[in-house]
Amino acid sequence: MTPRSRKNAVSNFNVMVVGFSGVGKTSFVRTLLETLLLEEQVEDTPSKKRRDSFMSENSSVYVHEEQQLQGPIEKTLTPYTISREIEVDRERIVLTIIDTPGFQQEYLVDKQLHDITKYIEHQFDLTLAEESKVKRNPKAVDTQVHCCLYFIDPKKSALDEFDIRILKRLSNRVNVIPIIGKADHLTLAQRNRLKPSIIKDIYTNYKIPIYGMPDEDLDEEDDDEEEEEEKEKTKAPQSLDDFLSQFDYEKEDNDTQSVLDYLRIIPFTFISYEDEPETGKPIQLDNDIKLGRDFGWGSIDCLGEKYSDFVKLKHVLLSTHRRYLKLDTVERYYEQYRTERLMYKRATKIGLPTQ
Ligand SMILES: Nc1nc2c(ncn2[C@@H]2O[C@H](COP(=O)(O)OP(=O)(O)OP(=O)(O)O)[C@@H](O)[C@H]2O)c(=O)[nH]1
Repeated sequence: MTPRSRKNAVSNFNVMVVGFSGVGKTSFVRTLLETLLLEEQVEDTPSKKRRDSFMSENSSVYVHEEQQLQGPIEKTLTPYTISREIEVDRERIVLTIIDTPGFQQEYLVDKQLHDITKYIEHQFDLTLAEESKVKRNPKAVDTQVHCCLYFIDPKKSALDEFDIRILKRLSNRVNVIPIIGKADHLTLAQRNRLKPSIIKDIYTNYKIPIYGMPDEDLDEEDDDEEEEEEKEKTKAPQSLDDFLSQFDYEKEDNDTQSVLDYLRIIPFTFISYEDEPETGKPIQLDNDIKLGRDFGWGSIDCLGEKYSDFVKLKHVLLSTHRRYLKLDTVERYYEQYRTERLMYKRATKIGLPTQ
């Protein structure tokens, strides 16, 4: 690659939002796009809006223009993607967000989940097809879903059986990061109870391999089984806090520190801004607070770190963890899918029963 082409290289970063209906997914997409727009205005850089129609190959997914996300918020009935070209850490990225219809009736959860995983797998199939071409397209776009934000309803006091089922299924195909939507519904005490309860279910009770969760098997590959069992009994941390307490943060390298920072925050809380009904523009509290929410008895800055983890989440997604999320997608999820496909093909060829 010449220095010139590297300079002009644009990489893709694709984030999906999933969760029950009404937990604030579309509002999150709007908030994220609005903060990117505000940043552009501060930096006084020319608009880098760019629509990217790569997802349209999947006919059931629409490609939205940004204007389509303005106006009164409506229920998402069909999945759509929206893309914007941004610059992060001097790198140009096409950020694509895939918004999905919320889960509704419980009996439909499995059907909707099936559609979402099929969509993710379809992107792997596109990569597989590209890789098996004799002459690969150097301009092929990376459509894989690098991260899935799973929105949890703040009214629940813990994950329910559906959340657990969804998280397990999704974590088998994509990097999942849990988010508590509409966090203004929680008092500080409720938030401080809900976060550890969700982590306890994910880490201790159900061992769901969401993004960043420690993989205890990796270090013990060479040990024989008995030794491994013995070690696990004595060593496996009982909680994520126990796991984190094994590290001396100051002595760790930057990569480890950023994983530890991430593990200490999850699940991220999020509060979306509201539009002024009269103007249709975001509620602005003063010159510094551009994305607010007004309750009548008071108002809050939706980006304020006192109320919400949005700023940290945005930094994790677009800056500190983007590279790891992309690497994990290829090395962990795509490779696993590819192996499964090859095994399936081989099994069908020699007539073995497939599942
Ligand atoms: N109080 C509060 N309300 C919110 C927040 N985010 C969204 N809402 C409101 O909740 C309702 C649903 O928000 P959406 O963003 O459409 O939720 P969704 O998860 O995309 O819903 P579906 O499209 O049905 O999947 C809207 O009336 C929003 O204004 C929030 O952070 N706090």
